Amino acid sequence: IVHMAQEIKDKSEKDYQEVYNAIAVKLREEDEFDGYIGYGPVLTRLAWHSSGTWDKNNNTGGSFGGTYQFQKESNDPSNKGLHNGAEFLAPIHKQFPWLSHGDLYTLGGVVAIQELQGPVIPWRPGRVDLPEDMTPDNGRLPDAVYGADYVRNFFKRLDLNDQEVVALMGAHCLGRTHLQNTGFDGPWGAASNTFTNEFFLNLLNENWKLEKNEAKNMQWNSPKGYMMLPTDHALIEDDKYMAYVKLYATNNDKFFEDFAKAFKKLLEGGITFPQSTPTYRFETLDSQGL
Ligand code: HEM
Ligand SMILES: CCN(CC)c1nc(N)c2ccccc2n1
Repeated sequence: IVHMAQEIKDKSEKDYQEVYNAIAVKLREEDEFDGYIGYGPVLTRLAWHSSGTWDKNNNTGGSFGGTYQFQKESNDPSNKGLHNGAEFLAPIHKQFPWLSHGDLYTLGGVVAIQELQGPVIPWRPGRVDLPEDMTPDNGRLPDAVYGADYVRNFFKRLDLNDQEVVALMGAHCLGRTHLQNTGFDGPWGAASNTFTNEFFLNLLNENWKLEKNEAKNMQWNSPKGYMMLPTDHALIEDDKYMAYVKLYATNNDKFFEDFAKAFKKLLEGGITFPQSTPTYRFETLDSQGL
């Protein structure tokens, strides 16, 4: 299967910046969601989950077709809680009906990262909605209970290497786990809605203890109230991953640079873009003085 992005001839950078700004203003205004964490983290996870169904071996799934809009995908147990992100974006789709669902879900993640003071994520439009029968089966997203070998093997399907995997996992600086969504809990106290390299600093500096949580799942907890999923902790159990954890803990610019590249690659997996498709680097609200 080839997913050729369509050339959007009648929309300019200004049109897409207008969509960016509509999402960003709504994000700024609706700050009370999830105990004042806001919608940034769940929008980031929605962009990742709508892209993370891709299988490079047969080019099925991925962000192109916007199939998260169909219940077969949105009801995947792996997607519990993400309806909050989809409901947040629904009015944006009404306001800009010319934007495909695939472009909407991925753009939501770009706005979230940039408005939470993360790096600029270059983004290309042209995803085309596919019919419901093209929705990938459930079970393509990763479980949190396994170790480094599982993580490495899982991300091979998405064509992502060790460095890209560690950079991407840095997005766990945002938001939190919710017991009723995934059976994991925490961090306790202030979850974060600012994009930083804190995840890597915590991995290296905290005193981790493996404990069974209230849902009978094992997770790593620290006396300061932080937590790590088993797949998070795996990054300091494996020498190759550990090297990148140390790099990103000590070099925030490098983390931002590598995250931006890897997140773009994740959001574009399986898509062939025409040479004429522009790459947009959006301005944040702050940089526009808005
Ligand atoms: C081995 C790979 C991964 C596993 C097993 C995993 C697992 C999880 C789990 C269990 C949660 C808690 C969800 C909830 O309870 O509401 C979560 C949240 C989150 N994940 Fe991941 N994740 C992975 C990779 C990623 C990647 C690659 C990104 C983005 C680049 C990402 C971004 C997020 C964000 C932003 C949240 C917070 C969502 C919120 O606060 O509602 N994760 N992840
Ligand atoms: C870096 C500590 N935080 C946020 C304050 C954190 N840590 C995590 N390990 C984590 C894992 C999945 C989802 C969100 C997460 N958030």
